[in-house]
Amino acid sequence: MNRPTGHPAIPAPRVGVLLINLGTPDAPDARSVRRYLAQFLSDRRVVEIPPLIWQPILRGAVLTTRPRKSAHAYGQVWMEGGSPLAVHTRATAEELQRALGDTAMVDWAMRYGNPSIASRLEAMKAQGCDRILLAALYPQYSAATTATAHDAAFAALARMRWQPAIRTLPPYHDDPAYIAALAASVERHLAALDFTPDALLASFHGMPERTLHLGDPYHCQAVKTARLLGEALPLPVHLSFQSRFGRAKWLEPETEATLGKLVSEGVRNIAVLTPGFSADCLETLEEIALRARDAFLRQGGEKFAFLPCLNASAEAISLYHILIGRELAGWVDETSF
Ligand SMILES: C=CC1=C(C)c2cc3[nH]c(cc4nc(cc5[nH]c(cc1n2)c(C)c5CCC(=O)O)C(CCC(=O)O)=C4C)c(C)c3C=C
Ligand SMILES: [Fe+2]
Ligand SMILES: [Fe+2]
Repeated sequence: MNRPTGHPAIPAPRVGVLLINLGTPDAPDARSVRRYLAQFLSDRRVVEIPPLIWQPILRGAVLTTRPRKSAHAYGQVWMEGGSPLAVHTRATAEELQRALGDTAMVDWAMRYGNPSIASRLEAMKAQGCDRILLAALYPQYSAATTATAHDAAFAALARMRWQPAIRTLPPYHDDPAYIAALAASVERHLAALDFTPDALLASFHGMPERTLHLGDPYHCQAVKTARLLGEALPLPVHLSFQSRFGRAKWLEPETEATLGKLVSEGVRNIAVLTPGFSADCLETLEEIALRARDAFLRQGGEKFAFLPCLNASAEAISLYHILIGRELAGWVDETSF
């Protein structure tokens, strides 16, 4: 770039990328899970019931029973480095940092629990970042995930006198690079297992059906991801929604019911992937890889393969490199991408 002569060189901006995921307990015990669930389920973007009605239910029925049950489930999937969601999100940040080199500083944070979005934004600012891309790693946008992550970041910025400039990563549910990454990951895992299933099931986290009617694009974006994945692969791709919570009607078809229906239609060998999750977590490793597998086999299925999330794979890192590079245009020297 040519600068007018006689002017001092403009100091290079320090660009930061903050990868954000949902959050997870600090330990697989009831106390830690209770603390995490209390924060998560008090978010009015997540449970859209007036607090005067919801808080007594949460403090009563939910937080007295669920933490013990969920802690047991977390115990079944906990890793040496901690909760799978945190382990994979941290590894993704480290790999992406390696890929980006000096172009940008990469950090990671959780919407609920630790490390908090506020603490990492403060740390990035202290390290000189004056431009930060918030990259909430949800391919499909929802108010309960993407929007609330942004809310938390903006609440932290509201306490800063000198704010960094901010950008947010748009949803990437139909981005050709995301579909290609999913398809390549599916093919790689099936080849490693030497398995050709009769069908694939793409299981997405559910949401109350009401959110669809209120205009949340999550459902439509999930449907589009599954359709595009089906077009990219030589196998039929079915769609379902998992992790039902509470009494309201949730999006359908439900995952375990769908597995039963597929068996009744003659599907004996299935591979299940969870493309709405960027990182493996309780909902993929316990609910799908353990419980949905049992349900499929119990209902007459013969072979069930769980396909891991993109996590910190090579497919994931080249995907994020593309998506993030696009958002950093004008902030960094574009030839570095
Ligand atoms: C990927 C997108 C997600 C959407 C959409 C989502 C909506 C949503 N979730 C709940 C309630 C719970 N979710 C829980 C765990 C959980 N949820 C997501 C992602 C989405 N949630 C992830 C990545 C995780 C895993 C966290 C981990 O630690 O591994 C849980 C807690 C676990 C449990 O006790 O079962 C609850 C509760 C609602 C109500 C909701 C939509 C409004
Ligand atoms: Fe959830
Ligand atoms: Fe669950």
